[in-house]
Amino acid sequence: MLDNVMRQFDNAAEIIDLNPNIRKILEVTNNELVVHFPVRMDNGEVEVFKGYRVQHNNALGPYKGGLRYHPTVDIDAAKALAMWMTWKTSLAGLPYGGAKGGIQLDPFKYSQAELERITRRFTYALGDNIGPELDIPAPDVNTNAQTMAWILDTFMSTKAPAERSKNMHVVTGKPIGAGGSYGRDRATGYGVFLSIKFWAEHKKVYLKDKKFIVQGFGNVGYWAAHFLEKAGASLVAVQDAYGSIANDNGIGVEALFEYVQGNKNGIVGFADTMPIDNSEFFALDCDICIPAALGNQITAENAPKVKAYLIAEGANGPTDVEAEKVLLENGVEIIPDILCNSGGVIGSYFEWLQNRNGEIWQLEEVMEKLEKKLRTSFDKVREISNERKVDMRTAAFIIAIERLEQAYKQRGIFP
Ligand SMILES: NC(=O)C1=CN([C@@H]2O[C@H](COP(=O)(O)OP(=O)(O)OC[C@H]3O[C@@H](n4cnc5c(N)ncnc54)[C@H](OP(=O)(O)O)[C@@H]3O)[C@@H](O)[C@H]2O)C=CC1
Ligand SMILES: O=C(O)CCC(=O)C(=O)O
Repeated sequence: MLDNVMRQFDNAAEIIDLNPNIRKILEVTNNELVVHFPVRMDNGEVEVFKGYRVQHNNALGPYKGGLRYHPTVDIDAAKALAMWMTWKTSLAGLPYGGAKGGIQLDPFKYSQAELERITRRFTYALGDNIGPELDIPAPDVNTNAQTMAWILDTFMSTKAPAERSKNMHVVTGKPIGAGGSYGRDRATGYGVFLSIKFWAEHKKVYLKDKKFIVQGFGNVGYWAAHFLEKAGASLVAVQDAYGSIANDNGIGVEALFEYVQGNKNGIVGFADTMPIDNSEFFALDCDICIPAALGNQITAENAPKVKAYLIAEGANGPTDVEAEKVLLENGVEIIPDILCNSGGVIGSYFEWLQNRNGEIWQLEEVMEKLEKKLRTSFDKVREISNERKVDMRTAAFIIAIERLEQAYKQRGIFP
């Protein structure tokens, strides 16, 4: 992923002839924290975990980005994901920089009580390297509102009583009862849906009866599918970590969601669906493909087989650079991750603002504000894409990098 994000950055930096000194700053990360911390397991034994927090850039505001619990989390993954966060927050016009982190572990091997202790010890280990005006984590793969509540509680407990309530915005994506915002749960998937809707309006494509496939049926994949189905499109295949299922006549999103809650094997075995080989997933017949799981899923190997004419990147970095060349040559359009999944961090920004200002916004208000912000980004990306005759990812990177360049120049650094 690191190679991908660097190549994406280099491509845009060349096109805009980015100031070489600013380029030097942006191609490295500001801070990289690796922590080892011991946790007592349910059986009494102690296990030592490895956690990461990489802070890429904070020229536009505090570092912002999720925490991932997954075996693939390592320093390079955290660096790549932190860089994408910098471009994402800049593109969205938010007063944030970029960060990412997590713990290298398979969370499904641990009990809830163990995950709570792991999260609390990780928070202690991060100490004051995170903070509401310094670096604000949020959910990502295999972390959720509960994880954020544990972080908040642990972080607050390290502060003097009078300071505690001033720290509510140290994390976003919290449960509603613990300072969370209405709508943050669905914000990323809703943003993916809106991006597709804006694209469809622009292309004069009707979403009704369009067929879509989703890789990853977690927070992002489920909510994106939920809103697309409501708009009349039909989910025809899904893949999760357990396998892939398909039904060309449609898979009920809500029924599948209910099924997954009570099933040890994820989506596998859902009624009226055929199991299909994972390797054939992206080659399935459909109009829209939503990768909403991990990075590097669409590669030079499977890209030539993609039938969808639109890829809406719910995940971070799902399409590698070589695959993207093939897809663009084949006329497949890609709504890039830093635009397509930016609804999540926009929702987080709204939560952070509410906490800071002692406000509570209703769901409709959050969703309306999210749509307005995302439409502004989307229109700007289309405009630059047309003006410069570049694909949407390059356009999105150009906007994000130029905003940072302007900030450095206005502050008198390398004018
Ligand atoms: N949460 C957010 O607000 C945001 C998330 N993102 C990005 O969206 C993506 C998904 O995140 P999120 O929905 O939060 O994570 P979740 O943990 O909620 O869901 C992840 C989904 O991906 C599936 N998955 C994991 N490994 C594989 C695999 N090898 N093949 C197929 N599916 C797999 C999981 O399957 P299973 O359930 O079987 O484990 C699960 O369905 C990530 O790339 C994340 O960085 C981007 C912006 C914001
Ligand atoms: O909500 C946030 O702060 C960040 C979410 C995230 O990790 C992402 O957009 O990739």
